Amino acid sequence: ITLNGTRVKLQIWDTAGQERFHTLSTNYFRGAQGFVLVYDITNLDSFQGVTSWMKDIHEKAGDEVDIILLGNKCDKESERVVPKHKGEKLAWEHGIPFFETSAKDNVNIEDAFSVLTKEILEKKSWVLYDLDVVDLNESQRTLFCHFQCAASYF
Ligand SMILES: Nc1nc2c(ncn2[C@@H]2O[C@H](COP(=O)(O)OP(=O)(O)OP(=O)(O)O)[C@@H](O)[C@H]2O)c(=O)[nH]1
Repeated sequence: ITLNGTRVKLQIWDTAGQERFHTLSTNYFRGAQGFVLVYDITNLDSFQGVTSWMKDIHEKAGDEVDIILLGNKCDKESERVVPKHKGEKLAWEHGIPFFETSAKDNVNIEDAFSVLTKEILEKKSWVLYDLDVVDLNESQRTLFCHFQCAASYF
């Protein structure tokens, strides 16, 4: 995606149904910088599962990762069982951004990924600003310059 003129490549791992049995391998969490937690506004169970997933993410990936909460299938208003304000409240309690989305109608999908990416880059740039550049090896220095460049756009 392009953020303020800077191209950012996202590597996105989607789960393949294992989440239904709560058997996600720790590989899904290890090294991940951001999480997109999605519930279905027509499915109460999926909403009620969010808190437990939030806990899992923090336990397995740490407290520093960025998370966004999405209430998907907002095109199915007539089948809605989770009011929008409940999603907003849950996200507010966890201090994370929230969007209602429709993957079907492409509502808020780009905005959601842009916000998550922006948060990840902002955090990265602050961490790297704290480092002494002189102590970095070549690839770390390249990464530092990349994020410095990205940060200057924000
Ligand atoms: N109406 C509507 N249907 C959707 C939307 N997003 C996904 N679906 C449908 O919901 C069903 C499940 O979608 P998936 O993307 O497979 O959901 P998932 O949770 O990733 O499922 P797994 O891959 O098994 O983990 C499919 O029939 C999709 O077409 C949406 O925004 N609106």
